[in-house]
Amino acid sequence: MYHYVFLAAVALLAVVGYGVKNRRRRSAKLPPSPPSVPFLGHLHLLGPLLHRSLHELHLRYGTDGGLLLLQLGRRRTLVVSTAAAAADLYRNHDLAFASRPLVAAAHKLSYGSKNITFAPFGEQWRRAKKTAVVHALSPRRVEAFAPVRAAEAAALVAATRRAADAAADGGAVELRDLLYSYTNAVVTRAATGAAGTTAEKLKQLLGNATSLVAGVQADDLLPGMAAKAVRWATGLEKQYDASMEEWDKFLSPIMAEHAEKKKKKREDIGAGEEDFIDVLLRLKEEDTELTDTHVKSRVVDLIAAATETTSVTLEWTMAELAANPRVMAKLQDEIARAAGGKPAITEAEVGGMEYMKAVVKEVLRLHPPAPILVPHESTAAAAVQGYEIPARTSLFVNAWAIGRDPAAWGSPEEFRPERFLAGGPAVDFRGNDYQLVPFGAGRRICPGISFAVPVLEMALVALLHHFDWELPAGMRAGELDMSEAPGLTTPLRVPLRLVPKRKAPLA
Ligand code: HEM
Repeated sequence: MYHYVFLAAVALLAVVGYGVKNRRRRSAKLPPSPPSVPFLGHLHLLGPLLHRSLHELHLRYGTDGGLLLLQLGRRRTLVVSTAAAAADLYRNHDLAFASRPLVAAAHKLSYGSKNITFAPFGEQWRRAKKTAVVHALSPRRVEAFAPVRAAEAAALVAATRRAADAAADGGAVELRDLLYSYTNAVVTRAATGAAGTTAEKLKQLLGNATSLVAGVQADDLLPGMAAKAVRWATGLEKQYDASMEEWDKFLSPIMAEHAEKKKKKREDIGAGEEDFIDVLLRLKEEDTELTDTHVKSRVVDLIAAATETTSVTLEWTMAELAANPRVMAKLQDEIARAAGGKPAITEAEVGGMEYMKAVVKEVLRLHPPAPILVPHESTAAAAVQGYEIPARTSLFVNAWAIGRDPAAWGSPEEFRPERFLAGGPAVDFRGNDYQLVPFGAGRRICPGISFAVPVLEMALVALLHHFDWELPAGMRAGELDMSEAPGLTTPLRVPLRLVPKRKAPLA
């Protein structure tokens, strides 16, 4: 009972505070905004697929300048929905918007924001990101993981064959688990050196963390102490602690093994053999401010940021290919030409496949796995597209809506990889072309692009080189369910089932 009285008092304060803030806001030229209600602001206007709700609100209220200002509980939030607005934001105001809003769940589950993804903008984030870019995810290290990718792509093909042989339903195989196991194996081998045995445990750990971070949080609605009281009363704080204990149990023996290995081998570990933990432990020796907690936090960060984004993208790619047999045939043709009858294709050959690269771009345009990126927060006032945006405003960049912006893309809803080959200036997703931002852009851009791309490409090429893919019996291409499920990443709502047919000479 006490909690309810306390909550009601806090809610009242929040409403009064909100009204005062609203009155103050009216003097500046703010972006358009739908009508709001007290306390919730615009939260009640959002459905489970946030990127779609935000797109609908943009079409209804925010087409002028591509910006919308929402009040999501306590958080004033700027939504960017067009390529032109994204260009202004990233070119002129990236620094102002380079921080992250503090969300208790994310803070707690990242060992106090000691990772890269949830760290506020500042020296600690800068150093952590530099370490990732220069050491853990450098081109040299990505190159050194090539044998891991090749071995795991071969394992994916073998697992697909086994699944097809065991399948009853006309040979239809559910791809989701196969693809997750593949990306999980590549990422954990790169991060921890552990081969293959951790997939189930990690899936469970990541699943727990995701369910705790997703959705509206108490601190979206209530100020610090009141939000904490709600988390405590609802048992959430305990769940955070339990989740962190589980992560610790998982990571501590792996860390201890690495420290032992390091002691034995000292300087003998070559760059090719170093996983992310080796790299971070080596850097820890040189940097007294780096603790074991930092190392754990960053390893979890890299694994969490890499695994589901990559496997969700692979599932969407297979779905779009199955729904577009013309594109599937054209891509298989390119792969067959590059293979020249050989059973295995090298990464160098994969790297030269232009149509395949266009397919991946087209998938990421239509299905960015993190459709509104990761929320940013501004640390200074900024004038974006002629509107005044106060400091401490959260930011959602709707990469999903930007990929469908009719001012930037012809026939935006059509799956047509050729749009990336059509002779004009090449559009890429590395942060310079603001109409295609599945990895973000600017200071907070994903540091894992060069790691993710060959992981995606190797699996895709292997699956299309070794199998022809058919829809389950009786289904036509137009009947595939392409709807999305909500979450931190946005997978297909219904897991994709396809029939893999072994290609004769290679099987
Ligand atoms: C298809 C695969 C991937 C996609 C689509 C993707 C997308 C993203 C997006 C949208 C962000 C947020 C950008 C922003 O805040 O503006 C991000 C951040 C991040 N990603 Fe990725 N990512 C992928 C793979 C990876 C991989 C493989 C790694 C590491 C091995 C990685 C590590 C990170 C990290 C550490 C951040 C935080 C960066 C920061 O806050 O400064 N990601 N990624």
